[in-house]
Amino acid sequence: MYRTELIHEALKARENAYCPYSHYAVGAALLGKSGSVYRGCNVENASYGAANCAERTAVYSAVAAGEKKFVAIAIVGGLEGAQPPFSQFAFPCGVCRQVLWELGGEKLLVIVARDEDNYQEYTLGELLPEAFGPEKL
Ligand SMILES: O=c1ccn([C@H]2C[C@H](O)[C@@H](CO)O2)c(=O)[nH]1
Ligand SMILES: [Zn+2]
Repeated sequence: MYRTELIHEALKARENAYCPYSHYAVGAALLGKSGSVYRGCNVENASYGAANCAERTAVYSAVAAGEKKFVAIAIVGGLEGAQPPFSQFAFPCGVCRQVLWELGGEKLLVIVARDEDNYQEYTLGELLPEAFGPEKL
């Protein structure tokens, strides 16, 4: 079941989160059409607004590697030091939903997980209705 494997990758990615300001660690694993998986974690900054979310880190890593079509993303989040199962499902923020839309579109599968066995799934179309995307330009 690729969902479980993708959540596992997101949990590994979360271990690298750099979050000394919020102490909230997020991990993401993005499955590309090629079959490759790209990990991302949140990367904060002393200039707080320069922080990057885990989901966007994964997207930018994928694009940098040449991947231009996304199939699914798994996301996990919890306080730094906490272990799964986390207390909440980590839904992507609005900016990340928009960025995922660009190369994922409405069919992108978004898996939010508390651990490998406890997850919910949505399409990006459900999480970002009436999105503004490349086809509008
Ligand atoms: O979907 C989300 C929401 C928040 N964060 C990060 C940004 C920041 O580093 C910390 C607290 O907002 O969590 C993510 O990585 N993904
Ligand atoms: Zn975000």
